Amino acid sequence: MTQIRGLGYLEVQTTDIDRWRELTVGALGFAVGSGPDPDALYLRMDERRARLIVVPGDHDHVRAIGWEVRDQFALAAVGRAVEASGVAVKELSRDECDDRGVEEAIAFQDPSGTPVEVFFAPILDHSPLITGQAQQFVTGGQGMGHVVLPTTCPDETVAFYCEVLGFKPRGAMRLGGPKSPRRVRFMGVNQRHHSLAIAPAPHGEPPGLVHLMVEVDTLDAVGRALDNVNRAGFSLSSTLGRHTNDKMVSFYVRAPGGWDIEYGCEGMLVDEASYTAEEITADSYWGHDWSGSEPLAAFLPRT
Ligand SMILES: Cc1ccc(O)c(O)c1CC[C@@H]1C(=O)CC[C@]2(C)C(=O)CC[C@@H]12
Ligand SMILES: [Fe+2]
Repeated sequence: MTQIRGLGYLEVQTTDIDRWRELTVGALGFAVGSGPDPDALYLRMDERRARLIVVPGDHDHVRAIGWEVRDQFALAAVGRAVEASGVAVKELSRDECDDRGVEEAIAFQDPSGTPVEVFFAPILDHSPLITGQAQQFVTGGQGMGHVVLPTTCPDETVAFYCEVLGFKPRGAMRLGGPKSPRRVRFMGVNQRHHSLAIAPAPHGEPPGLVHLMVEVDTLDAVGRALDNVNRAGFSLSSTLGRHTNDKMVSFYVRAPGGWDIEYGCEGMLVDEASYTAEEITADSYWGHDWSGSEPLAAFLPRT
């Protein structure tokens, strides 16, 4: 039933595209890609034309979270399943597909109101990929990385991703102590431990995102990126640490707009044949000190 193969792309809107460029290209070593909008920032991580698309606008929010399927037949099947669940589905226009660098895509909202897209056939860019730390991003069969989404209706949202879109639960962590019923729930669609997590939050929008995680191939690249973000004056939301569920060593940096980019390495590969869902009782074996974090926009009182 799992038609979705991985996180394909993320498109965000920002009021401060120059600072986004300093963070992503200058500090984290994304490569500059290409696309039709001369004002947008297209960021490459691999042979795709763009994985992260940053568009200038009058407020900061997530415009699209793009999930990839194998082909046009899988896309049609996902569209039918979403419609059968009672959610309206729209086909993206030629221009919208061109902006994202894909052959075809559909768009709909998840129960939390997050703008979701499903696509097939990313357009490739075969020119050499020159990244800032000479690092390689870990993508391929594991997709672009993972996103954590804030929600005021976690049960409904988790059910939608698992029962309609075919995500697999990959464990949980309680928020607010061992007796609390509130949980962050992790879900996967490939060997990456989680491609998606759903976090209960006071409200969902804007900006509509808790964090985006991208993975690189060496600890040295993570360390150099950490030096760069500190040198460039970005706010560290969490120090370096190793997670207990996906074993990733990562830090979190605050992007302009009120969400974080998690930048890590050494994520584990899940063997779906033997995996069973776990409940972790600490987010990390060591590190990940969140005490210096600026509050997440999704967790602030609505003004
Ligand atoms: C616990 C965990 C495991 C693997 C991850 O990739 C990962 O991001 C997390 C942390 C999830 C979560 C978060 O992103 C926002 C701030 C949260 C809610 C905390 O305060 C602890 C767990 C954190
Ligand atoms: Fe994460």
